[in-house]
Amino acid sequence: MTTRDFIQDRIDSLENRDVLLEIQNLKTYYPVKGGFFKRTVGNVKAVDDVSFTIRKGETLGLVGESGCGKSTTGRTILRLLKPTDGKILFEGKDITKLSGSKLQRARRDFQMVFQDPYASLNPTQMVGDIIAEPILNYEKRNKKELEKEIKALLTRVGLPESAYYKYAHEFSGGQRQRIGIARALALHPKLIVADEPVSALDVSVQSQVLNLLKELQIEFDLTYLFIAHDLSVVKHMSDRIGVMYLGSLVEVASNKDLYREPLHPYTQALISAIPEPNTAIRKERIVLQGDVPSPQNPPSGCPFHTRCPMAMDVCSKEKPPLKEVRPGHHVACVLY
Ligand SMILES: Nc1ncnc2c1ncn2[C@@H]1O[C@H](COP(=O)(O)OP(=O)(O)OP(=O)(O)O)[C@@H](O)[C@H]1O
Repeated sequence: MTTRDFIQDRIDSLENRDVLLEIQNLKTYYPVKGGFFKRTVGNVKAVDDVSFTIRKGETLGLVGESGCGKSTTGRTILRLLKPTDGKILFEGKDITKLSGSKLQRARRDFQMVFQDPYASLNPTQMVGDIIAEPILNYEKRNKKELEKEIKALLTRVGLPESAYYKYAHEFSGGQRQRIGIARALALHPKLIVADEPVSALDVSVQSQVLNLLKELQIEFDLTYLFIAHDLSVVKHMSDRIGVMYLGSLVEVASNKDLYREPLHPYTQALISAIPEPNTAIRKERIVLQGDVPSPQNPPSGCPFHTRCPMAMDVCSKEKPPLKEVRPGHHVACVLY
């Protein structure tokens, strides 16, 4: 089977699968406190009306510049943050307002892989105990059986069984991320939010960790929300990609369509900035003017209009909705 056939096969099989996660009009605002009484004087609109779905077994990449709201989206979906508004449906069930033991039960199915594996691993615990912790939060287990299971998990992520008895500081960055992945897998979750999982690693080990995540996805039928600012990393990993700008999704398309024919001027600018080794197809680089506005005081209308090379009068008046302009290709721009 050629790579192209493999990709087409994957697209066809994913299209027939159920939706695992549906996000409807999600908003997450951080209150800004000020004055002597520390009252709320404003909000950072980190996620401002975002909607998307992810099918079982699929990887949705979320890309955009630093501060556009990617991590806040991921953390809100995992209910590590409380959404300000909107809905999160997991396997059709509304988990937006779950709390206490109901939220704890639901959380079993979704896990996070963090950017900085070292900061997320307890330095005083043995690796075996770090991985056992999420399991023991949910189940009483026989110690010997659990140890066997964790050693099998360590081997599966490419670490020796002896890693069980060591501490996080004894490992390299790539190995620590493998420990973080083993911990995320320990409860056999359905959804993994991977937030910049390789951006702290040396380039030489990035692709090993990315390939491991891909293999594990097929083996354990995992669904990924894959967050990154690096477009080539997202391209390598994702079936579909969502492009975020200032708290909003401006374009969502299949991997192939997004890179072959980006529609939103912001996506076009991002893609034009990717270094292209093949000079024959080098595209003209679109340079954006000015800085990203503050999410505390976003511009009216289209959030991108202040930097858009194609902005028109109407763009400052109305925020264009994300709409499907070609099969499976959604864009929020008045040009379409
Ligand atoms: N705890 C917080 N309190 C107030 N503002 C916050 C908080 N966390 C994030 N923000 C702000 O919310 C906005 C979105 O941040 P977020 O981390 O979600 O973006 P991001 O796209 O993941 O960026 P990065 O890649 O740098 O992590 C930014 O303006 C950020 O400064």
